[in-house]
Amino acid sequence: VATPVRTNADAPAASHGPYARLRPLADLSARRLATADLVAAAKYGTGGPIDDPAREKQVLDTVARAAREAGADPQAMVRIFRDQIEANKAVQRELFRRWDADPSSVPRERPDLAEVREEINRINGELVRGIAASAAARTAPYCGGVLTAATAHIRHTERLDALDSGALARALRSVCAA
Ligand SMILES: O=C(O)C(=O)C[C@]1(C(=O)O)C=C[C@@H](O)C=C1
Repeated sequence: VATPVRTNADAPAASHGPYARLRPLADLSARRLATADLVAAAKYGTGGPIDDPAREKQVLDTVARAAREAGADPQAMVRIFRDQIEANKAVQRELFRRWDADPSSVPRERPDLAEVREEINRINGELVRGIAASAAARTAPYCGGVLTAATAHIRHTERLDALDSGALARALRSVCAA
């Protein structure tokens, strides 16, 4: 008698397991990080600073409020988003440096910063939900290992370069609670 093939669909636990809980946080962080190229291109040559403390406060206030509404820890939420912002700025700074050094590499199109921020807002909302839904996985001892595996997978499938790989690790630094 043939043994039926087991697929993930047969295993209800799979959709709630640690990898399934943590992988979206890495995916969303990579998506958020990809906006850094657009933000940098929107600002470069305009005199607009990479650091925008008012916008950062708005982002952090919004995610703290959303955390409270979702019954999640607002402090942990803010900590994770501070890292997301730091990672974004690290990419922007490096791109500015490269564009200063080689003006022929400056993007020809200047994206609309307000539109890029709308995209960032959407990702922030998804990230808040993912973070709120992953409290158990984030506080478990296996969190770091699982997150590293998820990150390695993304690095490979998305062919992230050294800049983006390093920034992704930076973005995820506080995801696993001590
Ligand atoms: O919105 C911007 O201006 C960004 O550069 C993005 C971002 C963020 O990661 O959310 C990063 C740095 C700024 O200080 C504010 C916000």
